[in-house]
Amino acid sequence: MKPTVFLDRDGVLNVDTGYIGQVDDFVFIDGAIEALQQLKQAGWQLVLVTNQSGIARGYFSEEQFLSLTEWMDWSLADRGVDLDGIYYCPHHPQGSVVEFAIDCECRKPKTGMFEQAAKELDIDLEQSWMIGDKASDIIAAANAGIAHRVLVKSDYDIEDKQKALAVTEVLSLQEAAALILQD
Ligand SMILES: O=P(O)(O)OC[C@@H](O)[C@H]1O[C@@H](OP(=O)(O)O)[C@@H](O)[C@@H](O)[C@@H]1O
Ligand SMILES: [Mg+2]
Ligand SMILES: [Zn+2]
Repeated sequence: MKPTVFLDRDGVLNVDTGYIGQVDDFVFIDGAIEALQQLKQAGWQLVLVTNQSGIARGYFSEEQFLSLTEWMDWSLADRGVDLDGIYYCPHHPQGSVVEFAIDCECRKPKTGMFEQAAKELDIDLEQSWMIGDKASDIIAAANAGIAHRVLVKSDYDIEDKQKALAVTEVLSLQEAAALILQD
């Protein structure tokens, strides 16, 4: 079983300006790619888990999301970062696109994406880390049995009780990677 670093996308890898569905709006956060390079070089498996309710809300299509994802994946691979898995939730219970307007099991804080990844990629969840910027990231990881949970500071409101589920709060993915590498 492999220990893994689970990564949230918006607000951790790229600037979260809200429901990003195209390449023109996708901006990598300074230092994020370098942080992934360090983790990869140290042998960590990297898996992205992202809520993309913009699909259910009709802000962008699943095809648009997939083409942005392909671009992102190649941009990272070009810099020596091969992601080992990308999992996304296109759903939202109040979505306007009927096909995706469901109360699913994969939207964080639910654990569906983590469980699917664990099964498909033979992941040791207890030895794994989650890096996210919302309470839902940290709650999902806690419920999935991921021992190490790091909150990246953002403008989102997070209650103290939820913050307490994280081992620590950092300012960036770079800081989170440093923490993981010194563990
Ligand atoms: O951070 P990850 O999981 O990678 O992706 C989050 C995004 O899908 C979007 O999630 C939305 O939340 P709701 O899905 O509307 O609750 C909003 O916060 C958007 O600003 C944000 O871009
Ligand atoms: Mg996020
Ligand atoms: Zn879902």
